Amino acid sequence: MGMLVKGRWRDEDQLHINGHYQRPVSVFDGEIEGEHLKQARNQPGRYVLIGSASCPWSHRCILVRAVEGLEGMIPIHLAHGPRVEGYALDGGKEWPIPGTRNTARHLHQLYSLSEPAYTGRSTVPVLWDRETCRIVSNESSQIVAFLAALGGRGRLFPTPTAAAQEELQLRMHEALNNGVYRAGFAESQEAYDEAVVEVFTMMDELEERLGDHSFLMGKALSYADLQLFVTLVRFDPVYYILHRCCLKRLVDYPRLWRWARRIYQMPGVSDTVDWGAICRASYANDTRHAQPAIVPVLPLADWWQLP
Ligand SMILES: N[C@@H](CCC(=O)N[C@@H](CS)C(=O)NCC(=O)O)C(=O)O
Repeated sequence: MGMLVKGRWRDEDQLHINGHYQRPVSVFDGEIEGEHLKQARNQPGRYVLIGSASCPWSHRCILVRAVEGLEGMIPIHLAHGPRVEGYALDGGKEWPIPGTRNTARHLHQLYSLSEPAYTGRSTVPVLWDRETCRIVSNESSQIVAFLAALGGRGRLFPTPTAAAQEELQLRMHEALNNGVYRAGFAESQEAYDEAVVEVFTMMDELEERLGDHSFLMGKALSYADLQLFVTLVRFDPVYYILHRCCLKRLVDYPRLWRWARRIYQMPGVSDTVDWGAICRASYANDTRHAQPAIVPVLPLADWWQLP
């Protein structure tokens, strides 16, 4: 994949320690200051969400934007195209950088524009400020918190269950959302074994949990549901096959499968799921899996079947 070292692109990767995959840490990862919320309300269109339709961390932000109805306030750009120097912004073409007269081909150029001596990976999602021409954040959890606060309804993070929700989100993130990558990108049997056990232990726990809950935190949708959804929607087409998370499929878990369809059928949600982009990115664009760029057929699953 490659990364920036002191603002210059290098093709080498530094993603494994003893065979264990390490997800890149975000550098622009601080809490997004309240001042930005004020500006976002006063100047709709000032902050641009740059994501990728294939990336689950971007998908978290895209879903919160949709559920909170922020389309008029936060424009979105979906980076796409073959990854020559990491993510291409617009299929390899020059893309006009919001707020400047300049253009860029690669996502990493936005990073070095923000921080000329930037060292690190250039990841999506990114929240871009067109006034200061800088990345405000490249950490999905911070962008999600910002978007949810902008929505202002507190619906996705209800106060009474905030601590329990955060605890569940953290565990799901480690074991499942990131667990499927630790399994899929493992470079040793031991690293794979460890990750895949965590993935299915968490799937089993969530299946149980949905026995007496309609949603993960009870009767209403919360952000914990959206965080889980982005992984489960990719589970059978990508993680089951490509990442070797093949003990069971999503459709083998009756409650999780029913719950996933319920979320998919909520207004605005299915529009955020781009099956083609998800499969192309995983099977054809991501060169980490040594295999020919052949995109398999989607598994038979009727996501519109009533839950
Ligand atoms: N901490 C980041 C992680 C995001 C992330 O890992 N994004 C992946 C795409 S799914 C990426 O951009 N990878 C590019 C790379 O590793 O160079 C977040 O949650 O926002």
